[in-house]
Amino acid sequence: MGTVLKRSFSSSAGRAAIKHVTVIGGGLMGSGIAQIAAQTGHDVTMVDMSEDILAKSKAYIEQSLSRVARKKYKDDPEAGENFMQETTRRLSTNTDTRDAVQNTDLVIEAIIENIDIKQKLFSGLDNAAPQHTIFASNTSSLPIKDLAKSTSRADRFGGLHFFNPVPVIKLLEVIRLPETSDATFQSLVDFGQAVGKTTVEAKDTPGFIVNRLLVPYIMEAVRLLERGDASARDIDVAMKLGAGYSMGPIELVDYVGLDTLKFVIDGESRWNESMPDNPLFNPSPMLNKLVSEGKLGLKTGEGFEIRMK
Ligand SMILES: CC(=O)CC(=O)SCCNC(=O)CCNC(=O)[C@H](O)C(C)(C)COP(=O)(O)OP(=O)(O)OC[C@H]1O[C@@H](n2cnc3c(N)ncnc32)[C@H](O)[C@@H]1OP(=O)(O)O
Ligand SMILES: NC(=O)C1=CN([C@@H]2O[C@H](COP(=O)(O)OP(=O)(O)OC[C@H]3O[C@@H](n4cnc5c(N)ncnc54)[C@H](O)[C@@H]3O)[C@@H](O)[C@H]2O)C=CC1
Repeated sequence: MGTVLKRSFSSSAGRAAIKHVTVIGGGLMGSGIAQIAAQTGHDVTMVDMSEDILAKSKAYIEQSLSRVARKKYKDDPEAGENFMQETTRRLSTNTDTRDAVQNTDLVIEAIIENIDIKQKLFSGLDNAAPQHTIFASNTSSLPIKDLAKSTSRADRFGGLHFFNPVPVIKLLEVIRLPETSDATFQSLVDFGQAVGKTTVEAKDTPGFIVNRLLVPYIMEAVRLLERGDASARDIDVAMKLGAGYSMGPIELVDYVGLDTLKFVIDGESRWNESMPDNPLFNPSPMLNKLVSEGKLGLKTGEGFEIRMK
C-alpha cells in the first residue's frame, strides 16, 4: 500500500496517476467502462455479485472488443488479435469488493440505481480502499453529494457519467462537488481523456447536462405515444430523419432500459417530486405497465418497440 501512496502523490500537479481501476457492477455500463479502461492500458478489476454474472460480462466485453479490433486493425488481423489478448490480460474479475480495492487508484461504481445500496457500498469501500483512492459514481440521476456523504473522502469523490454504448459514445461528464479537490477533478479529467473520451464539467444538479435535456425529450415522446398521437415507429423515424438523431427516442428507451428511465422520473431519483412543476415526470402508465411485466428493453428482449419487431 505504501508504494501505491508514494506513486500516486508523486505526480507534479499533486494529481494522482490512475493506473489501476476497479469497476463495481459488471452490467450494461460497468462492462463497457471496464473494457475501455483495459483497452487503453489500465489494469482493471471488475466486481459483481457472482461468478455467473461476471462470466456474462466478460463474454459481452469479448464480443464488443472484437468489434473494436475489427475496426481498429482492419488491415492487420494479427495486431487485432494481440490487442484483444493484451486487453483481456489486463482485466481481472472479483466477487469480493473489499479485496478488489486493496491497491486501486480509482473506483468507478456502476451498480443498480438505488441510493441505499450505493451508500452502503461506498461506506464499506471507504474503510477498505487506500487513502489516496478516488471514488466516482456513474449514476444517471442520483445526487453525487448523497453518495459522497457515506464516505470520509468527499475531496476525493466525483461523478464519471459515461453513456451507452460506452465503447462508442465519445462523451464523458465529469461531475464535481464543491468539496472535490482540484487534484481529484483533474485526475478524473485526465482519466477520461486517457480512455479516449471528450470530457465536459458538470455540477451536481439533477441529470447533470445530458440527462437534464434528454429525459424531458424522451418523456415528451412517451406522452405522444400514450395519447395515441403517433406510433412508436413514426416518432422514431421523425426524429431520425427530421432532426438528425442517430436513434429515435422510443428506440433509445429500449436501448437504455425502461427501468433506468423509471428510476429517473418517479423511482429512486424522484424527479416528479423534486420538479413538481413539470408534468412530464409524473408516473407514466405505459412505462409502468411494461416495467411491471419485466419488459425493460434490450436487456430483457422486450420493451416499447422491440416487441413489435
Ligand atoms: C441513461 C444515461 O444516463 C445516459 C445515456 O447513456 S443516454 C443514451 C446515450 N446513447 C445514445 O444516445 C445512443 C444513440 N445511438 C447511437 O449512437 C447508435 O445508434 C449506436 C452506436 C447505438 C448504434 O449505431 P448503428 O449505426 O445503428 O449500429 P451499428 O452499425 O451496429 O453500430 C455503429 C458502430 O458502432 C459500433 N458499436 C456499436 N455498439 C458497440 C459496442 N457495444 N461495442 C463496440 N462497438 C460497438 C459498431 O461496431 C459500428 O462500428 P462501425 O461504424 O465501424 O461499423
Ligand atoms: N443504462 C444506461 O444507459 C445508463 C446507466 N447508467 C447508470 O449506471 C449504473 C448501472 O446501470 P446499468 O449498467 O444499466 O445496470 P445493470 O442492471 O445492467 O447492471 C448493474 C450491475 O450491478 C450489479 N450489482 C448490483 N448491486 C451490486 C453490488 N452491491 N455489488 C456489486 N455489483 C452489484 C448487478 O448484478 C448488475 O450486474 C446505474 O447507476 C445507472 O443509472 C449511467 C449511464 C447510462
